[in-house]
Amino acid sequence: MIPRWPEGVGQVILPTVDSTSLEAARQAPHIAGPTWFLGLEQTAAKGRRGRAWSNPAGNFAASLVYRPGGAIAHRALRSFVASLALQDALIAATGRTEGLRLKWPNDVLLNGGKLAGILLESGPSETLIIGIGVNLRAAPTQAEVETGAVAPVSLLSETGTDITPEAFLDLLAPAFAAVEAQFLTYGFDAVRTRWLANAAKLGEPIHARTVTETHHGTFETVDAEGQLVLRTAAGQRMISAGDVFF
Ligand SMILES: O=C(O)CCCC[C@@H]1SC[C@@H]2NC(=O)N[C@@H]21
Repeated sequence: MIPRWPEGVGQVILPTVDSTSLEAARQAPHIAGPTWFLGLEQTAAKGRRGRAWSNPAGNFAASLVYRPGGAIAHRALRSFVASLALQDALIAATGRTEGLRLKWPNDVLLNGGKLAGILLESGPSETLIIGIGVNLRAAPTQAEVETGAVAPVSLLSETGTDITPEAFLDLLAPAFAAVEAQFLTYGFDAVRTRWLANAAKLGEPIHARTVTETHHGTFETVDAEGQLVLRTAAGQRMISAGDVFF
């Protein structure tokens, strides 16, 4: 049996906030246990790699802050935990599995477009902050995203499902707790296997961009450390941090 993780996860709903992840970091020293901060409006939402995150009204924006304990290297693996939890919550919201794919390291795609992004950060007092944005109602325009990036889509436009951020959190919070419990009980291998079964472009050619270089090759797998394994003309290359382009 999968243990519950843990009893009494907190929820704070903020009508407006600069960024739920910034608020989570401010509150981190005071939290008693895992706490979700849901922002109905964000005025300075952050994306990965220093980018801004566009947050149209009605979209989901929340950050989970908690103390995961364990090895530092295991913290980054929570992006896979969060991706699977998002997938489960989206299936629960729509009643359908079709079209959902997971893009390394931590995006959720729907019908080939970017539906959700995850921002993992270390917070104060040994906390981990997992910021999650889902285009529930509206997708940002292509002009608002990085050149070459996957086009954004919304859940409403792709599926007709209209769900409020509050209702989506009621699906996501228990979904995260369940996948986190699996991770803690069975380790990364179980999470990794399920993630790979739902991965976008596995076995296909991709471009992986790190801070300094872009590598082209075939997306072979994700290894036990969560690194992208790319088969390039120069041999196998492991990428621990970066962005993937198709
Ligand atoms: O670049 C990405 O794909 C990650 C985007 C993460 C956005 C979310 S919205 C809730 C949380 N608060 C933020 O300021 N960012 C994250």
